[in-house]
Amino acid sequence: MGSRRHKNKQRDPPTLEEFQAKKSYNKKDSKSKRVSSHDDKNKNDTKKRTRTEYTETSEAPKGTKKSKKVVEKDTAENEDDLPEVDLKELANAKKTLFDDSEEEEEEEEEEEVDQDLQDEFDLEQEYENESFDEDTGAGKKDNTWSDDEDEEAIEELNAANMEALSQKLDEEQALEDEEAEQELLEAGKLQPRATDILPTEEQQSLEEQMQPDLTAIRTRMIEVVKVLEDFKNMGDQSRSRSEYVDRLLKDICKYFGYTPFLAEKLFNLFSPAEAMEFFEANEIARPITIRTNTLKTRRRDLAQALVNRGVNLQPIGNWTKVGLQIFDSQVPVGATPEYLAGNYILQAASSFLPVVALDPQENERVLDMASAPGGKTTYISALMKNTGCVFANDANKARTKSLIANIHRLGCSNTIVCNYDAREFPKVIGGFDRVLLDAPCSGTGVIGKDQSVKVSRTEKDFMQIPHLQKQLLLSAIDSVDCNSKTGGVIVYSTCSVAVEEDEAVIDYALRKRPNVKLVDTGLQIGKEAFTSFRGKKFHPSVSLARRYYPHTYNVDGFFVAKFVKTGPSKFDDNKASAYEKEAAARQEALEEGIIHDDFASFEEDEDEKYITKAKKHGLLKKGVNPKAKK
Ligand SMILES: C[S@@+](CC[C@H](N)C(=O)[O-])C[C@H]1O[C@@H](n2cnc3c(N)ncnc32)[C@H](O)[C@@H]1O
Repeated sequence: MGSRRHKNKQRDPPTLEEFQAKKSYNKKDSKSKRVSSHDDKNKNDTKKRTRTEYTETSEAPKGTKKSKKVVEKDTAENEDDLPEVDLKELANAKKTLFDDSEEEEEEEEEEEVDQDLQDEFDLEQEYENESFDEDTGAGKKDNTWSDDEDEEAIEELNAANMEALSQKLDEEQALEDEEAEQELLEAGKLQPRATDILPTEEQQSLEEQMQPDLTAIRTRMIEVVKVLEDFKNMGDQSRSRSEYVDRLLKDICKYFGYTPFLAEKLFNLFSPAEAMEFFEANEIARPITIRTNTLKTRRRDLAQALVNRGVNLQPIGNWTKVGLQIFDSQVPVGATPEYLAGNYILQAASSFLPVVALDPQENERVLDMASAPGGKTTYISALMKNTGCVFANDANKARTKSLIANIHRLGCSNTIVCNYDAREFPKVIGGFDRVLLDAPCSGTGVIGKDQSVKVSRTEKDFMQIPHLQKQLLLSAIDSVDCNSKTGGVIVYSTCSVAVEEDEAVIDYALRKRPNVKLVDTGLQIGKEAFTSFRGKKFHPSVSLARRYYPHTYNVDGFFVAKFVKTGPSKFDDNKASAYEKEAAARQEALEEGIIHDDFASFEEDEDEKYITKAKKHGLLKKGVNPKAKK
C-alpha cells in the first residue's frame, strides 16, 4: 500500500481569538476557504507532478495528468498494433524536421517571460539535453533525424512517418490545450470536465498492476472532491455519485494507507472536502505541548527557566493558563531538571480539556476511573491544590507504575492509586463529588501519533469498545453523589472521533439513567456533537458535548461530554459507606506499599543525581565543558 506521511511543519495551536473566529465562520466561508486551500494544493501538486512524471518516463516534458494518460493510452495502442506514438521521438523529430532555431529562440524567450511555465521550460531543457546524452545512449535514435541525413532519406522517412507524426502533433496540441484548460481550472475559472476524472475499467486494471502514482492519485482525489461538492453541475451524467465516492475511498486507502473499512467510517463523519482535511491532518504529528504543574511552579517561571535552557516555546492559547507549546529545544524536554523536579508534564493539549470540563474543586472527592499514566489525574490534583482526595484507578496494573511515577514526580499528595476494573465501581467505592471517565477507546483521534490505527481497527472493535464504554459510563454515573453540594458531575471523554464511541455512548447513558442530564462543558472551543448521524437520532441535548479534530484545532481528535446527576438511582452507593471504603482503601494501599508516609514527597537525594547529570548534558550540548565551568 502506498501510504505517504507528510513531514510538514506543525501549525501553532490557535489562540482563543482564532478559535472564536473559526467558530463564527459561516458555512459558506469555511467552504470557500476549503475549496481555495485545495486549489492551492492542487496547483502545487501539479507542479510537483510535472517533475515527477518527467523523471519517471523521461518522455513527457509537460507531464500533466493528461500527458500521463496519453502515454498510457499509447501503450495500449501499441498492444493493438496501432502506430507508435512516442513523445520523445516526436519532440526530436519535430526538432529536426521542423526545426527553426529562430522560432525556437522566440519560444524560449516567451517561456522565460512566463514565470508560471518556468518549471516546464526547465524540463524541456533537460529533455533536450537528455536527447543527446552520449553516456546513457539516450537519444541515439535521434541520429536518424540528424541534419546530416541526405534529403532523400529524410523524405522517405518523412513519408513513412508522416501519418504518425501528424497524429503525434495533434496529440501534442491536445496536450497543450489540456494544460491551458488545467490552468484555468486551477485558477477556478472553469469547471473540470468531469467526464475524464474517473478511470475506465481498463485504466483501473492497468493501475492496479502498476506501482501507485501517488501524485496522480492525489490530484484525482482533489478533482473527485470538487465534483462531489457540486455533483449536480459537475458530475459526469453517465456516472453515479457513489462511483465517485467509491473511487475517492479507494484512493484514500492507497494514498494514506487506511483499510477500506476505517477509511469509510472516518470519511462518513465529514463532507468530502473536510474529510480530506482530516486525513491530511492525520499525516502530521500534533505540536509538543507541556502542562505547568501549578503545585510546584508558575507558568511564567517555568517558561523562563526553559527558555534559559534553549527551549523555544510559547503559551498554547488563551483557553489554558497552564499549557506551553514547544517549537524546538536544545535539550531533551523529557529530561530537564525542571521536568525531573516535576514542574511540568508532557501532555497533549486536547488532554487538558476533560479536566477543564470536570472543574474539580478544593476538598472534593474525585474518581479518575481510567487514569494511567496520570496526565489528567495530576492536573485534577493540581486544580484541587492537593486538598480533598483523588482516586486514580486503572485496570492495567503495569500502567499504574507510570501513573505512580507521575504522581510522585509532580508531588500530588491527595491521590490514592487503585487497580480495579472500573466496572466494579461503585461497589468498590462510590459517593464521589465528581467522576472522570477518560475511557479506553479505538484511538481514531490520535492517528497522527499512532499510524497503526489505520490498519489495526476492525468492525469488531467498534462493537466491543463501545460496549465496554457504556458499561463504564453507567458505573461512573452510579459512583457520583447526586447530593454533592459542590459537584455531582460526570465527565466522559475519548480520544476517538467514532460516533459509536462518543454520541452513541452518552445517548445510551441518558436512556439508561434518567437521573442524569447533559450540561454545557464550559469549554470555549470545540464543535457541537452530532444529534443525528446516518439515520440514527440522538437526544437533542447530545449537542452540548464537544468534538475536536486535528484539522480544526490542531489538537488530537477528542470528545468531551459533561453530565450532572440530578437524582439517586438504585445502583448508587451511598456516601457514608464510601468514606468507610476510602479508609479501607488507604489502609490496603499502605499495606501493599503502593502508598506510604512519604508518598508525595520529593526524593531530593535521589533526584539530585539526575539533575546534575541533566545539567552536564545540557552544557555539553551547548559545547561547554561542564568541568571547566566549575
Ligand atoms: C485513554 S487511557 C487513560 C489516559 C489517562 N486518563 C491519562 O490522562 O493519562 C485509558 C485507560 O483505561 C484503562 N482501562 C481499560 N479498561 C479499563 C477498565 N475496564 N477499567 C479501568 N481502566 C481501564 C487502560 O489501561 C488505559 O490506561
